[in-house]
Amino acid sequence: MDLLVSPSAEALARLLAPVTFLFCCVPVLWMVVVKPRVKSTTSFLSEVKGRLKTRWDLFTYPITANGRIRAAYAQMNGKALRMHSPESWMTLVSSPELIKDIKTATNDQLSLHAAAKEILKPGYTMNGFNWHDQRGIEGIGFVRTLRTLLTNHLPQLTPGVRGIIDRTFAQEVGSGGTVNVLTLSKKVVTKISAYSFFGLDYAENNEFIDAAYYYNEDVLYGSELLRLVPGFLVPVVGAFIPMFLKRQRTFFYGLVDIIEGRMNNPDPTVKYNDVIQWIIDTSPKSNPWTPPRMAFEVMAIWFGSVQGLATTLTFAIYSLCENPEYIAPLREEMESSAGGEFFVQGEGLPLMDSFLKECSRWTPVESVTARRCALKDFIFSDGTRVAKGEWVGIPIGPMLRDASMYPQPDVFDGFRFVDPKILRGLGQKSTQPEGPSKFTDVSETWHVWGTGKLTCPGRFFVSYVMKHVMYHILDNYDLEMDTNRKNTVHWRTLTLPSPGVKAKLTARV
Ligand code: HEM
Repeated sequence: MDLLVSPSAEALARLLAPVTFLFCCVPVLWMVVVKPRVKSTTSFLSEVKGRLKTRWDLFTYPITANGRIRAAYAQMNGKALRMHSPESWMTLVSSPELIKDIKTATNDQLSLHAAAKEILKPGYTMNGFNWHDQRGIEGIGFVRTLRTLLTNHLPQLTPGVRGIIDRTFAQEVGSGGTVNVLTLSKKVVTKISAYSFFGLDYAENNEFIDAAYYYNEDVLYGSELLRLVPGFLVPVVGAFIPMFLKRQRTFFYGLVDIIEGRMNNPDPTVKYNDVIQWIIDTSPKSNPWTPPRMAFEVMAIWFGSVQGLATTLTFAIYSLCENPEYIAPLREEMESSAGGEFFVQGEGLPLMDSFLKECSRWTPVESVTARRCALKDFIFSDGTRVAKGEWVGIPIGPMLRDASMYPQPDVFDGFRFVDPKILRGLGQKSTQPEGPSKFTDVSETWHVWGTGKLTCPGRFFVSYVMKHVMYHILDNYDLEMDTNRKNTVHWRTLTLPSPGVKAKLTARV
């Protein structure tokens, strides 16, 4: 019996030797190497728990970010607060003093471009376009293009814009029906933007418009995909993304064609007044850009333009459906002399202006603005330190619902920004402590357009387009929501229209 057992016991002992060794060594290693680093088992466990919680928070961030920004703001009381986001730690600030620090920071301290690059990953999602981290290195001709040249040109665009709106609504809504509001807004905004960017010929060119329309979405989906895959896989997955960007290439080469055509064969009898021409005209003279570089510049502006405007317009249409008591006074204003003045000057309609501003307060697309990446260590005036590579931001979403800035913040008050003298008490539930203001104003309490020297140069175009589309709707249709569910969803720090939300438009008799 023994003889039979002995060899297998020996084999077993040989097998168990390494295991026994490990069993003996692990506690020794634990005592020598690990234990001195962790004060006690409890603190070790709480460290592990903390790390797991951070991982979980980052994993759920896309759907919890909005609520977490709100919760953070509720704790801030004017102080800075550092929170984790998937891209980086982010220090949120809301007091005028700390916001001023962001405003006065130099371009080599805090960078919007570096933060945008991290989010959009343009090297993979935008045909390899990799802009500089520091704003202004290649000039800021786009600011003059949009803020001055486009804004001044708006009144001349009016007949063309009205034609586009008429045709788009005739095709999509006709004499009435149920429509997906986001789809409708995107169509009309893309066409109006194409008209002001490239001229009327291109606004009617279906292949080009289609490519321009989907280019934005392709960038967003591509960058979202890259944010979901683990960091080490980004270059691998990123290398495949360009294969799916056919529409982006159509848009890019279409733009290069237009630019080359205008630069190589200038026609002295034709004067172009559109964004693409102003980008050509304001591009750096000392180190001239190639047509593809100019095309990238146009694509970058186009990207910032269409998506935000279409979404904001969608929310304004929802708000009009949900607050029908504003329809009559808005129509009354349109039928007054203010309506005619708006058509001539491209701005005005103070009641509509305030209504649109309230829609933006009610449903802001972004809940964090002035997002910047620190290009070097940055110290706020209260001593809060932001390490190089970390981000800062302003929690604009919850600030727009703060009673200290907006009386009765949870009441939709479409005329809260109007001068009471114009309104003569009509339907105004509250007035703003700082006095009347315009949709396009930038102020201490209104950071929707950014802050300091970096504000949205396209905001006058936004106001103009939204007013024209709302004018058309109010003039031609009665409207109500067709979908009896929540209109919006939160994704990361964005608020977006829920898929499939529809409104019923009925032609006015
Ligand atoms: C409702 C729609 C829009 C909103 C809410 C919006 C908001 C903003 C904000 C907040 C910034 C500053 C970014 C920051 O500081 O983090 C900005 C910058 C910018 N926006 Fe807009 N924007 C809108 C539409 C547009 C449109 C239609 C255009 C073009 C026609 C445009 C062009 C730009 C450009 C070029 C910048 C960069 C400015 C610079 O670097 O100086 N935006 N926008």
